[in-house]
Amino acid sequence: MLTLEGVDAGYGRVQVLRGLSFEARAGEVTCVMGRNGAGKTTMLRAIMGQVAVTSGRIRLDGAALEGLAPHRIPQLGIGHVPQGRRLFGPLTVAENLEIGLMTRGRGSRTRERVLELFPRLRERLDQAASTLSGGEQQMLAIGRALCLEPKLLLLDEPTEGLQPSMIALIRDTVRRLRGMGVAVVLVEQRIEAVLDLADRVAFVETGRVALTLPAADLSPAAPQFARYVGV
Ligand SMILES: Nc1ncnc2c1ncn2[C@@H]1O[C@H](COP(=O)(O)OP(=O)(O)OP(=O)(O)O)[C@@H](O)[C@H]1O
Repeated sequence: MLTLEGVDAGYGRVQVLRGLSFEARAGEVTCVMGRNGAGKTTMLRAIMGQVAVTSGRIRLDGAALEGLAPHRIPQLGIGHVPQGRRLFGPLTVAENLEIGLMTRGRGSRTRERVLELFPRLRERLDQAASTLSGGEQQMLAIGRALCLEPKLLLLDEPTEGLQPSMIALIRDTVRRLRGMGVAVVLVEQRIEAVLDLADRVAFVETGRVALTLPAADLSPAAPQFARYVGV
């Protein structure tokens, strides 16, 4: 599905990713963990073509992503829910979803499925995105990504700062997408969430994946959490 091999990437002269290799598989949740500044967000941004990849290969079902214009990448069926959500604040809920639908040429059936998943959005279709609560904004950011009918979904700490009911809803959504065969990449720092959701866990350290393990091999007290996450 998705593979990164020996990827170097960064911001101008600041190299962040250093020979990073990573794999995400269809129908699996791969959690990405690591200390602050390890390069987790930058890895997602490299996949999305938002940072300069200076070396290495990024492949989606064998097709090269590195070097593509950033607007081409969502069109291939890659949804990205960045930290901070990046919604179009002055636009309504309906308009934000429309942008997702147009990007990949999807129509009302897809929209309907997204609104079934998040009924709260249906009640607020005409409301400006900037006036939604934090949890509703996160639903909209995920809903917009799902309007692409993605085969790969990248989620950057999607439950940060949200209340328990919203966290449960987002986790249910992740499980449902996995069940539909979507490859989910989830940057997540909470061990309990990772053990609950992950099929595999990739630990990022100073710009590379230092270790990938099946989640079944980890327990809350596993030494890898202390070593790579510092908890
Ligand atoms: N726009 C930028 N310009 C220069 N350096 C940046 C930029 N964005 C991030 N960095 C640097 O890249 C490094 C990796 O940042 P990144 O956001 O990928 O880390 P992270 O693992 O996601 O951390 P966190 O857990 O804190 O979100 C950091 O040292 C950061 O300061």
